Amino acid sequence: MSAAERVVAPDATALAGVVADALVSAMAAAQAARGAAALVLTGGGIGTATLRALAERAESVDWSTVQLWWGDERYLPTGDPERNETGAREALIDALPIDPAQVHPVPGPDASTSVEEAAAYYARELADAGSGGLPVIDVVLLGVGPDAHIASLFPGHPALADDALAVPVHDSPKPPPTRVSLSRRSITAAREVWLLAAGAEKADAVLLAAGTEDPRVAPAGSVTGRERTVWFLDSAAAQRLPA
Ligand SMILES: O=C(O)[C@H](O)[C@@H](O)[C@H](O)[C@H](O)COP(=O)(O)O
Repeated sequence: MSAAERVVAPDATALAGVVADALVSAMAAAQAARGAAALVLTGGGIGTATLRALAERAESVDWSTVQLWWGDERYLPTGDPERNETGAREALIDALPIDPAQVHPVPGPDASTSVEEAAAYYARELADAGSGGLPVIDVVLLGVGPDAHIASLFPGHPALADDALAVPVHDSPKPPPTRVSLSRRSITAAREVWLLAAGAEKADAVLLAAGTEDPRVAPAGSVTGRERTVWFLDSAAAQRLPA
């Protein structure tokens, strides 16, 4: 449990650069402390812009000991343009000197028989790479939706009650309807949780999440990192927060 910090950048482009700079430092700090770094990626607009900004700084990172995971995935075949993996590969991973074994996509319908099986596989992979049954993650990046969702954990959705490390999600209000998501249990096991929001259309969600820890109301307000929780906002997304 950690009290949330707030970083506000003037606009989305500046925000992506600020988060990318912070990621370069956080990965170096994790590598200095424990010889490795594990980063959980997010889909979405500001999440993908951040990965592009990180690609511009790729030479500042030692990728040989970085593990890349996803906070959620749309249950679509490998290579589908709507998959978060596809966006992350185009924005960042394809340009990196990284061993494919260090990149951990969520299986799609081409690599699993059901979304339940895909989630169970991902949960096992996270546990196997973790310690004491919980994943070892240095930073989880989470884009925040206009309804204060994070990953594929939506307000009031039954998947919120599933305690597995990765959970199947049906009937997502954001298309596509079938997804796999890290659970709150996995997310809150991370050393640092970073929530990203840009644009005026996120201002209500940011205000809502700042005022409640109830995951049924605002999943984004209900997650904290063990050591650090940071809200990275642009000024439009932060506009309704008290100064
Ligand atoms: O699969 C997805 O769509 C995401 O992982 C989702 O959780 C996203 O990060 C938020 O909806 C914010 O997305 P935007 O930044 O595009 O609004």
